[in-house]
Amino acid sequence: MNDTAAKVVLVGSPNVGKSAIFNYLTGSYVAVSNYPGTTVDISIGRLKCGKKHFEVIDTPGMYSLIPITDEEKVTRMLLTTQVPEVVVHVIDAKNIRRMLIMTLQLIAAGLPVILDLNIMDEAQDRGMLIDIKLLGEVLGIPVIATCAAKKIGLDNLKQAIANHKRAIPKVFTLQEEIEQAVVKISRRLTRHYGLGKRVSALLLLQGDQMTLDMAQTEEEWLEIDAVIKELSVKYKVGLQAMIAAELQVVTDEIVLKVVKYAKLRRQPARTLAGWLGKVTRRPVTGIPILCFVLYFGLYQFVGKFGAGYLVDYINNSVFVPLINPFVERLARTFIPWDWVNSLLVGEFGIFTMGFRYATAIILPIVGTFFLVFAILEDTGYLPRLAMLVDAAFRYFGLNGRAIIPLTLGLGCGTMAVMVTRTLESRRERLLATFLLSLTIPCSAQLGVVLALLSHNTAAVAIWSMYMLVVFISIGWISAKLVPGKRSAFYMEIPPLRLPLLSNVVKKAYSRMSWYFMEILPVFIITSVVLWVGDYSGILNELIQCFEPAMLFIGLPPEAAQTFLLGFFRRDYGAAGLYDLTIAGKLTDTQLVIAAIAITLFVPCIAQFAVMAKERGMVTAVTMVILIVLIAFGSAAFVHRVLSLFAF
Ligand SMILES: Nc1nc2c(ncn2[C@@H]2O[C@H](COP(=O)(O)OP(=O)(O)OP(=O)(O)O)[C@@H](O)[C@H]2O)c(=O)[nH]1
Ligand SMILES: [Mg+2]
Repeated sequence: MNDTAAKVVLVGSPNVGKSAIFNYLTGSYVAVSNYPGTTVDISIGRLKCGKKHFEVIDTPGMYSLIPITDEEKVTRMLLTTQVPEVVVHVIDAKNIRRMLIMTLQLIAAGLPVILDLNIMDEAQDRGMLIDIKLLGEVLGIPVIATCAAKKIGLDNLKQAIANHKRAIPKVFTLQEEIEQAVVKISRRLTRHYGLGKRVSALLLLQGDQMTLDMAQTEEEWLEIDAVIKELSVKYKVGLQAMIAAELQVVTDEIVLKVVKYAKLRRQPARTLAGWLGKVTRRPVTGIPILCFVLYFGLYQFVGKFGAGYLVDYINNSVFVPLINPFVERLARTFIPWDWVNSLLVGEFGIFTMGFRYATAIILPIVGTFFLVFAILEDTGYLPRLAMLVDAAFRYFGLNGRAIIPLTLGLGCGTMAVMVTRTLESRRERLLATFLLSLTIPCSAQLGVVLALLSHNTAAVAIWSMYMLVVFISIGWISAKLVPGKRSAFYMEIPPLRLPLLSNVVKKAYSRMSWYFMEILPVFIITSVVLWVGDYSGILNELIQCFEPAMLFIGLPPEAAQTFLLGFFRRDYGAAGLYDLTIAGKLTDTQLVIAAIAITLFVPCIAQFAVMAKERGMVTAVTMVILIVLIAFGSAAFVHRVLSLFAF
């Protein structure tokens, strides 16, 4: 990326359409979903306006300049360390009263702000009439109205970015006493805070940790601290709440000037969405709806259609009888060396095993999952699910927000561990990462397990009940063992929306190709490693070492290979399990045991790497050791119990 290109940073609260706008401006695709916290890291793209080149940066949403979660810190750091040419503050127009506060903060910070009133369609549906021109004059910055979902107004935004010129920022003053304290503090600030001195002083008064850390190294810190303390004793509600209320007063005055309301007739579509929105989050109706979604979305579509029908067709009717023999013939005709042949098309061949596992077994399952998940994300169901489970999640030391990484884990654990950044405390991120790595099967595992067990309803019931019990008990025990309290549940509930087909397809496709590009090299390397192991005899010895463990949990010795593979990638292990069953090597009881063990078994290498990066190596390794013990312990336990009942 060109470092000298002018930077355009898109900032704003979560779920206001920043990523949708980023995609339009740059022509690339980053995920757009109807829940707060979709973007957890920055994305960079290019924009060309006439002769000007820009580097556009999409950021994780943040509610205010004071970050709470890790992903909010990412945006704050970006604003203070980069020197943006333009900062586009994207807000949800219907929530202008709440969101304009941050616009004032950004202006006061001396940043070159353009205000984008997005989601104008919903504001208009509610009868809001916003005087854009007047708002621009009051704020002293360019204001643009857009509807990113329908691509309306985005070219105006492009023009505004291209023509933007820095102006002297307007100052919106607060109450006398606060202003005096701000002056006293900012006079004593000598370090480079990245934001203007006035805003830094205000942030200090509000207890912002990032500014505090720096201010404590100031020579006159004691004097600064005295000013803060002197002011805070005056306000019983606390300085932070006081300043927030003050900022709200200023914003309210502006909103009163620029927003008028038209009289509305009630719209039937809105009433239906409102009703559905309510019934999904009440336990009496919400739990049956959740069961309905899980049954049709996961069991029928991913399990039966994706992992059953599609895999069966692509693997057993296309790859095994047609493509594999063709490639084998090709290899044998043109490549005279036996060892190369076996490396490419042998039992562990790069093509016959690695490529086939990735394309014929894993991709259809992961693809169907991503499709269902994209639809769910775009409707706005997930935040409602978060509300529904919030009360139950308190027993696991989590709040309802954790449902988003946990359900995403049903797609890919690696992605999900990154999304735990949206959780507030270190403790919650730790607990969610552990539950994710232990109990949540990724879509590849889930699909294979459902497809293999689906002919026997009792087997599906035993497996799912067991997983639920492990989730609940391990969740409960870990919450007891890890000290700390759960944070309060706060999540904005967006309106239910009809998913846009183009976004659903693009998102599912982009995740599928990301996934495929990630797994293919690992699958190929795994095939090579296995081939070397097989050729040198090491694999056999390793498998032999693993065999007693297999017998201990009641599985045939051949299963050792599947578990070894699962170590490289969960999905590789799952695909191995599929192959074993097709070959008729497992009885129903053994299938249940294998399904339990492989679901609980260690996270794949990619997920482990993200765990180590996000939570630290020591934590990641400790988790893996615990997971291996629990997985084998569980499998052995189920083996003993099932043999008692002669299942
Ligand atoms: N009705 C309507 N929906 C919109 C508009 N712009 C975006 N959306 C929808 O709003 C939701 C959020 O969009 P995103 O682009 O993911 O929002 P974001 O600001 O990047 O959100 P985070 O990544 O969570 O911070 C998606 O469901 C979009 O389809 C709009 O102008 N009108
Ligand atoms: Mg986003």
